[in-house]
Amino acid sequence: MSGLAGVIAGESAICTCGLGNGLNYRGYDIADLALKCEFEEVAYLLLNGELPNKSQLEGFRKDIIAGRELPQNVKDVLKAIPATSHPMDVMKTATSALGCCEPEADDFSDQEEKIKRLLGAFPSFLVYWHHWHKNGKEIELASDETNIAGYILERLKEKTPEAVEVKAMNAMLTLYAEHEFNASTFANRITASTLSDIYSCMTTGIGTLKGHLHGGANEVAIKFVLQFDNVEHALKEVDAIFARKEKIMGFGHRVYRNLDPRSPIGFELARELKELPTSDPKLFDIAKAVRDKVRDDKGLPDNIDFFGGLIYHYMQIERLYYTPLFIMSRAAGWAAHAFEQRANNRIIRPGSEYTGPAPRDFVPMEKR
Ligand SMILES: CC(=O)SCCNC(=O)CCNC(=O)[C@H](O)C(C)(C)COP(=O)(O)OP(=O)(O)OC[C@H]1O[C@@H](n2cnc3c(N)ncnc32)[C@H](O)[C@@H]1OP(=O)(O)O
Ligand SMILES: O=C([O-])CC(=O)C(=O)O
Repeated sequence: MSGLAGVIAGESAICTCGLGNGLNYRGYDIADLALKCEFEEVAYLLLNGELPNKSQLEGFRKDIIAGRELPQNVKDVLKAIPATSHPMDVMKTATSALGCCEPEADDFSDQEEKIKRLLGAFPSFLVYWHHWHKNGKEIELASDETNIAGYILERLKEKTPEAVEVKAMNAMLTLYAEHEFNASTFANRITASTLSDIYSCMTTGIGTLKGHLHGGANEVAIKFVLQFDNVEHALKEVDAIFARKEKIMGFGHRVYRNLDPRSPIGFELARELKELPTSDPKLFDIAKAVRDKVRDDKGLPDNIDFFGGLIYHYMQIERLYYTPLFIMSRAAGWAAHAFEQRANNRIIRPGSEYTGPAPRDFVPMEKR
């Protein structure tokens, strides 16, 4: 089956794309989680199977905050990585470096501690590297912001974020946190199935997420929207792209053929953010017109990455940081899957259908 489409590759109790309104984490509808919870509650749910009560959430949050500070060795690695590096490569390398400094126990007895450490450290990797290379200064990693959403925005931009931005960031972290056997989660799960360590699971996930057919679609989608100064121009280009039989990033999905249930939530968040004084509302109109045209002409729904890109643009976040933000969220899903795999493990090793040459005689060097 090409691309393993339609293949059931294993069992999981974490998430389903297809029940209820279309996307549930541990049985809870994504719309409730995205708009009524902090991301920390959702990460706890994914990792532990139940929503936290107040004291469980406070303990979880405290541990994540404690994970923000980085070892000097990791800071040195971040300083040494060139300013021109792709931020996804920065995240992958910093994750590896942290794994060298603070390896996971061989028996995985500290796996819960390690993922809380990583949820705290991922935003720090990006803000530390960003400020060192872009602003020539060493940023303080401590902050009064108590949740991950506020922390990312405040440390990156060094100003108190607007409430609407924190709301949207929280929701985006939740919308991106988990998605069953998507490519990066499945890759991370394969790594877990070899009994490798959690940092290796994470770097596997990061490398797989980077591609434009997966997490990297959001940075291409916004680049597409930004090139137009009016709706007519954008719609003409959509026709031209279809005539060339090319794809528009941020559309289509392996599982959702009619609607990505995350998209209407992202659409409403973008609508709210376009009211910020720094936002260009015309971009929202262009994105909406493109969405409608692609859906009407091709029957292709927008996926979360289409309006996701616009949301981060309205927050004035650099385009190449959108997929690193995805890591900060999906890490919770990756870890939940790695732990689930470890709890009932058999190495993942499918077969392949051989299409190569039939057995033949070896040809010695002098006869080739
Ligand atoms: C968080 C996420 O990772 S969400 C996904 C983010 N990725 C993107 O937005 C990249 C753009 N989209 C795509 O490339 C694909 O839709 C994928 C990778 C998401 C899914 O791939 P598949 O399930 O293999 O779908 P497939 O490529 O077979 O598409 C089915 C048909 O729709 C077309 N199609 C799919 N996506 C698009 C698109 N974005 N633009 C134009 N046409 C598309 C395909 O060309 C194909 O047409 P055909 O039947 O005439 O050949
Ligand atoms: O499920 C997929 O194939 C891609 C996706 O939407 C995700 O990982 O969030």
